[in-house]
Amino acid sequence: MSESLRVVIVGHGVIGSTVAARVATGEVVGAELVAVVNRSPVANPPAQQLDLPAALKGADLVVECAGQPVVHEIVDQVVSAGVDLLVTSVGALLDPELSGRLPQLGPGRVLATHGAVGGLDLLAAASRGGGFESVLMRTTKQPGALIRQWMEPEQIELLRTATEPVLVFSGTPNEAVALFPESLNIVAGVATAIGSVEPLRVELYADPAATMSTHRIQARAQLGEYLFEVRNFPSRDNPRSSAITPFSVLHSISGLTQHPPAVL
Ligand SMILES: NC(=O)C1=CN([C@@H]2O[C@H](COP(=O)(O)OP(=O)(O)OC[C@H]3O[C@@H](n4cnc5c(N)ncnc54)[C@H](O)[C@@H]3O)[C@@H](O)[C@H]2O)C=CC1
Ligand SMILES: O=C([O-])CC(=O)C(=O)O
Repeated sequence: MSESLRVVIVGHGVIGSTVAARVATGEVVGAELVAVVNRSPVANPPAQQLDLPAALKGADLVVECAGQPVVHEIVDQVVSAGVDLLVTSVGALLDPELSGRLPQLGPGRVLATHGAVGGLDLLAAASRGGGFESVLMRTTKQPGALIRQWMEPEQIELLRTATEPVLVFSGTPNEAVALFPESLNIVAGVATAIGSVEPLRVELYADPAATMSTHRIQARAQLGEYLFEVRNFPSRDNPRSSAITPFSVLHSISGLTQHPPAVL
């Protein structure tokens, strides 16, 4: 690896453009932006816009900010080139085909950002110390951010006209990330931290009064009980995503430099 971490951002949308701009201006000590990769041309990119094969030649780290399907598209190409892949669309890592292959992939590493939630360090520690009896993750967002094409017209109408909180989904982590690929990647972050999908159940609520996106993680472990409630403002440009997310990705990049944050 060269002295500074050479970063390529894949996906120059709401999250990727903020991450790219801030890495380009040197905000992450020890990291430099060498290229952006995007499906369509980027006006005034903060570094050269390349296709992925060209970008990989000068990269130490690829940061995916493009959606779950793109993780599947690029993961083999990136890690087989010896480049690490930091995933924002973490839900892709729960896909049965990919999750089964993850331990064999390399020599580059597949890493996940904590994204719009926190507390994963403590959950990972509790997982080492005996594991979990149960983990319930309850997310609440604005109804408009949760409408999906696969929904029945009646469900869409219910979301459009709701006057009080509505339970939109209750189920397993795998179902959650497949049905809400742009809203519940955080579930995969929690599953990765606790090392299993088994104890984890997910509930998703639409609340017309919600001005913030709430993620509540309630875990009962052998070593203790943990309750984290995160209340994020939604991104102005994409109300599905929390505005904190690009800054979480920047924090994750920072942890991979030779000048990582002091709290481990
Ligand atoms: N882990 C977490 O907490 C969170 C994760 N996310 C994930 O981040 C993803 C990105 O979110 P946004 O930036 O808000 O979406 P966005 O729609 O604004 O940006 C996506 C960008 O990816 C580009 N893109 C699509 N396919 C591509 C391809 N094959 N190659 C290169 N570029 C491609 C698009 O042109 C677009 O510029 C979401 O889809 C979601 O999966 C979002 C919020 C929180
Ligand atoms: O930003 C959030 O609140 C969570 C999110 O969209 C995701 O995990 O995909």
